[in-house]
Amino acid sequence: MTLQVNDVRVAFGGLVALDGVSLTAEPGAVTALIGPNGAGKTTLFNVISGLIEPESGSIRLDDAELLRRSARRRARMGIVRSFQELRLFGGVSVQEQTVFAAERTVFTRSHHTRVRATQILDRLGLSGARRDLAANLSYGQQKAVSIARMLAMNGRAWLLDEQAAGLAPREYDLFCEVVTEAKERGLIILLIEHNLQLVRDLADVVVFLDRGRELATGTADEVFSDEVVRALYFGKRDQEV
Ligand SMILES: Nc1ncnc2c1ncn2[C@@H]1O[C@H](COP(=O)(O)OP(=O)(O)OP(=O)(O)O)[C@@H](O)[C@H]1O
Repeated sequence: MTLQVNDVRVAFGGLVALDGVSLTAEPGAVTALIGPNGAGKTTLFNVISGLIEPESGSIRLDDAELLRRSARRRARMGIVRSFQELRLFGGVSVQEQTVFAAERTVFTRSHHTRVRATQILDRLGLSGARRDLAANLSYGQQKAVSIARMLAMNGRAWLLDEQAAGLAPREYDLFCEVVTEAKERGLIILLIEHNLQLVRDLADVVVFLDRGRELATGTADEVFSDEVVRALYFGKRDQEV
């Protein structure tokens, strides 16, 4: 099972946000998308998850073409994502929204779903906050709820949009552990990250985007030492990572 993005083009009026982007994300691997602001990273997640239809190209999960299927249908096929702005239900308890996430995807309403939600919340250190409303949690806890919802949806591919940003050290370590566990279970993991240390620690493959184009793909070492990437992304700072 692979996720294949092939020659995807998206334009917003005159602005070409994705200009023929292709990439392959393998199961059991973390693929990191990096690039300057406005490179098209979130737009690519929106295309994969079904919030934007591209002008051309294809997105395949194994043999299935995802384009022209609804976002909900894609979620049921196993594409689950987080949002930079999280999009939790602020007025719903942590436990309930984890259960809802499972029910929305797998359409079961069972004791098993509740037990599974409890296990997931334990894993994410949220058991003490089970009955709290998401709106009352700390930022780091809200991010953990967003991951809990993704785990509950039991997907095959995760799209993580800057999930590690703003986490305290313990929350950050837990995030890395949960992503590594998901990778070991054979999930496809795509993540957008500006934290290049995290990219170095977690990513098996790094894809560098700039102004809608894929300019480099390889290991973190390969991409971070690429001359074009250094010139466009690290600039004169010559940042060491
Ligand atoms: N709905 C939209 N309408 C018009 N322009 C858009 C829309 N969404 C994104 N863009 C533009 O498309 C380009 C790519 O944006 P995108 O959010 O995908 O970049 P990004 O790489 O995710 O950036 P960041 O790292 O800042 O999140 C930007 O120039 C952005 O302003």
